[in-house]
Amino acid sequence: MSTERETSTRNPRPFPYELRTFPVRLVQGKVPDEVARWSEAVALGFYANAPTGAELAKVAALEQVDGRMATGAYLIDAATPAGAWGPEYPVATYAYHRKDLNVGGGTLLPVHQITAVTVRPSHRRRGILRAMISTDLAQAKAAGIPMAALTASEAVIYGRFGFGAATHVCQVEVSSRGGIAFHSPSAAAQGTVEVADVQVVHDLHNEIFARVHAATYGSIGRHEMYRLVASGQGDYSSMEPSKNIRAALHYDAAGEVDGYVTYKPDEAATPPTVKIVDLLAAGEGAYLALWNYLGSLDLIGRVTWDMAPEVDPLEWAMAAKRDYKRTETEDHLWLRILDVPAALAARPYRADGRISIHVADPLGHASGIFRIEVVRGTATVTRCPEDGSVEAELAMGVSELSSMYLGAVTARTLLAAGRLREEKPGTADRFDALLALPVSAHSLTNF
Ligand SMILES: CC(=O)SCCNC(=O)CCNC(=O)[C@H](O)C(C)(C)COP(=O)(O)OP(=O)(O)OC[C@H]1O[C@@H](n2cnc3c(N)ncnc32)[C@H](O)[C@@H]1OP(=O)(O)O
Repeated sequence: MSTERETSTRNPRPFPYELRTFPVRLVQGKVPDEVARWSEAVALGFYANAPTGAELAKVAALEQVDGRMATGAYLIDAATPAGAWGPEYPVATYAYHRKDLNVGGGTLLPVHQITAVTVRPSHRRRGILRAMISTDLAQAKAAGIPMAALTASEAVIYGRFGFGAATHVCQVEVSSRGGIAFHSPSAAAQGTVEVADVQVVHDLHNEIFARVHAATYGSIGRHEMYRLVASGQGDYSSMEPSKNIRAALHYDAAGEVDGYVTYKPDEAATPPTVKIVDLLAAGEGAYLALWNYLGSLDLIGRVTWDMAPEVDPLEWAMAAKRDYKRTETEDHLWLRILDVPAALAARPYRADGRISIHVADPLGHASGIFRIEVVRGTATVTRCPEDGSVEAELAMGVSELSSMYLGAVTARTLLAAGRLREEKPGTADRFDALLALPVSAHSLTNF
């Protein structure tokens, strides 16, 4: 059980690596060699094309705006065989930038976003990831950041470092031949939708995302590259604009753009299908109106999206509910509380109450007994002495607390799963009553 988890014993084999951290940026208009080699190592790890020359300079300039910091693990005192990448190439990569997370009640919590984690196949399982993430989380904690986040390539890697799955996204297929019939046609026809150049989406992206982010529980900040990805102007492996992405904008009653969808044909699919690249709806009515537009695409029988929320108003707006098919639900945002009092005090509560919890953290940052007292929806969270004077009523790991933070799972479910322990009967339900919010968290950001 995770509350009994211990820091694993480090492999006694020598660790012939040095971790070096540097900003991703241009120096006198050029990409520094260490950034170029680091990017090539990232591309190796993700089986992607490595951007070079002007493309790499564009990526670095965008990441400079994000304040992205890169870490590489470099071989020290070890020769590399002739012909192989030399020690100036990192054998492992890691990066972070800092944005914020919408934790409800209009609060945006600073968050440390981890990405670009790769370890060269020939250096795997020697503790490099453990060294990089332990060092980095300790530095983020020391810098006063209360929460770390990532999106995981595999679900088995990050729990041991205190991360827990905190939001999910769904892949959906919506049958659209003949249009989507809505229970309330007027609800799906608010404002107007019109076709636009994708460049307009590129230019408006940050403004519209800021509105969506501020209004969406569970939303995490987007990095600068996103406006290019959303508008088909480039991504990490190519800055070549895509020719087959189309855009439609939603205008509110005052004629202001308050949402957009970008989409492209999925050429291999039958029936003829378009795939949503990005959909942001900031204004009331924009979401259904954009789906109404997608449903009206002639010659198209299906629309797919791989970032749909778990609770999707579209499913309930459609007259033929079964024309909305959820084909996959996957964990998306993984959170890792670094500072329990700061994180728990930041989010809103709908019920008042008091509870004491014990949190176990394999890396120590969130360990302890904490008393949570909620009065009129605001929590005061106090670290308690661990001298036996305060008895915790519920014991859990930081991974479990991080999964409950935005409501991805309840304490009752984790109790049934053997992942938390009631020291006092009925406390799991009391904790759930305290944490419950009427909305489901959803993040529209891949990073
Ligand atoms: C946030 C992101 O960027 S997600 C993308 C992650 N990157 C990838 O998936 C790219 C391909 N994979 C890799 O590069 C590597 O295999 C990594 C990064 C996943 C792991 O790196 P390594 O240096 O081999 O991990 P390390 O040796 O530090 O292992 C740390 C622990 O995680 C475990 N672990 C690491 N990878 C895996 C895995 N894929 N499955 C199960 N356990 C794993 C190890 O067993 C070890 O456990 P322990 O310390 O509790 O005994």
